[in-house]
Amino acid sequence: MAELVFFTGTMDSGKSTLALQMDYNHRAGGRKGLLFTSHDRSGEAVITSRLGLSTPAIEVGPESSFWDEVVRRRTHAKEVDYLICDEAQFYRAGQIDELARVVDELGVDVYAFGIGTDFRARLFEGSARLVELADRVETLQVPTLCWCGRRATHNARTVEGQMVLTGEQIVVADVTGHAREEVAVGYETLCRRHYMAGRTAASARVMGEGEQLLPFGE
Ligand SMILES: Nc1ncnc2c1ncn2[C@@H]1O[C@H](COP(=O)(O)OP(=O)(O)O)[C@@H](O)[C@H]1O
Ligand SMILES: Cc1cn([C@H]2C[C@H](O)[C@@H](COP(=O)(O)O)O2)c(=O)[nH]c1=O
Repeated sequence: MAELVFFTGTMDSGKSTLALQMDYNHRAGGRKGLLFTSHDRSGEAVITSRLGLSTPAIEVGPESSFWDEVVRRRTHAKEVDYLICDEAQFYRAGQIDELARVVDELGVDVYAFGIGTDFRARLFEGSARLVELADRVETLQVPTLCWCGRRATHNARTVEGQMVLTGEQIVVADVTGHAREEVAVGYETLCRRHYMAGRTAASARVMGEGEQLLPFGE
């Protein structure tokens, strides 16, 4: 039975790596798949992992149709057994509906990968629809850490190291290395309490040691 699975986690939690591993394993098993992405950090029409892997993919725009793409290929006698859909948070709700239809009516497995919430801690349109429709939602297993050592759960946007809450929802940029580089616009993964307090690694550095580290169990 084909399924729609949403793999989610913070930025830098290994989603694109897992996407490319899934593709590799399914291909090695003799299955035929299509890879999709949208606004990858490295440019258009490619899935890149920070571990150094990179594979061409079909760029998804607001008008892209997964249904048409799969039907067109099948009409030309091309097999399509599964879809790998990276950066799925950027897809439109209607495109996620199409992915569900591809699973249910064409028997194609769909593996979608993306962050859940934006820098304001609001669900992205694509992620919200995936949570509503997926057969399974799986959280990436290797946690990213907040500067305090807790599991990071939120994606903060930073400007010169300081957290910001205004701006466009989509701004393609990277996590700031070891949370020590204060590049102009970047992202930093934080635990909820430091996200809610707006406290990034850079802002914590200017505070006293005792104030920075909250005791465990607090
Ligand atoms: N130099 C490295 N050595 C070991 N692991 C690394 C290295 N660089 C990145 N990683 C791993 O890759 C993960 C990021 O993978 P990636 O697929 O790019 O994340 P995502 O797509 O979720 O943003 C990091 O959480 C880390 O586990
Ligand atoms: C939180 C947040 C992120 N983005 C962008 C930044 C990156 O280009 C991608 C996430 O990529 P990753 O592979 O998961 O690291 O999303 C954004 O545009 N808006 C946001 O609020």
